[in-house]
Amino acid sequence: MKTVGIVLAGGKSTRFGEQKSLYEFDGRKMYEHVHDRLEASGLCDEIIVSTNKTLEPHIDGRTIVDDEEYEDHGPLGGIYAVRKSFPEDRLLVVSCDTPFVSSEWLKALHERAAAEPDRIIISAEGDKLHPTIGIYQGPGLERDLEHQLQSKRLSFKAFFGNQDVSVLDIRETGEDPDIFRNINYKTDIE
Ligand SMILES: Nc1nc2c(ncn2[C@@H]2O[C@H](COP(=O)(O)OP(=O)(O)OP(=O)(O)O)[C@@H](O)[C@H]2O)c(=O)[nH]1
Repeated sequence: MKTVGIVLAGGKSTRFGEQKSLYEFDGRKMYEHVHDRLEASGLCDEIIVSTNKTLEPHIDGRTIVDDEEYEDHGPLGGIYAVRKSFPEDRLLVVSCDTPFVSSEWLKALHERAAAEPDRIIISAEGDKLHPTIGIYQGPGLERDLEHQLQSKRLSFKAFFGNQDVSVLDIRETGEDPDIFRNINYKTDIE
């Protein structure tokens, strides 16, 4: 089974005020930072940037999947778009707005996913879930995502209601929770 890295880089960036996936800091665009992290982990056979028609022309030199079938359906729509091309594989998902995630953490998720191949594995810090740093896998995933998107209940919470999900809590490891830092507003960059 292959592991396919996914950089989630679509959406509206309403809170950020401009397309955050294209926002540059420390010399790299946000989606590039996450792409680099996935590459550095050494876990991915392929890495795909999941984005939309508007952003696609601004993403350089990467394999891109466009979420046109369920555009603006949020991160679940972005994962579904890639699942259609990789129906059998393990999808290692990281959103472009969590650019500090570490290789060690990605490896820990991957290890858990290998031990529990029919379950979705997501990150957490105590009660706070980070579903856009996780592994999506299992035989029913494509079908279940499509049902969820059709139902228009687009939150991860609603989706997880019908799924077998395992949570990897950073508090039970030696990792620093700062690796989950999430950029939603311009002030988060500071
Ligand atoms: N491919 C794809 N990615 C998405 C979509 N919506 C959100 N994302 C990505 O999923 C991650 C989490 O997105 P959010 O911060 O919840 O949503 P957002 O639209 O980016 O921002 P807000 O409008 O401020 O909520 C980010 O990395 C987004 O780039 C979508 O419809 N398609």
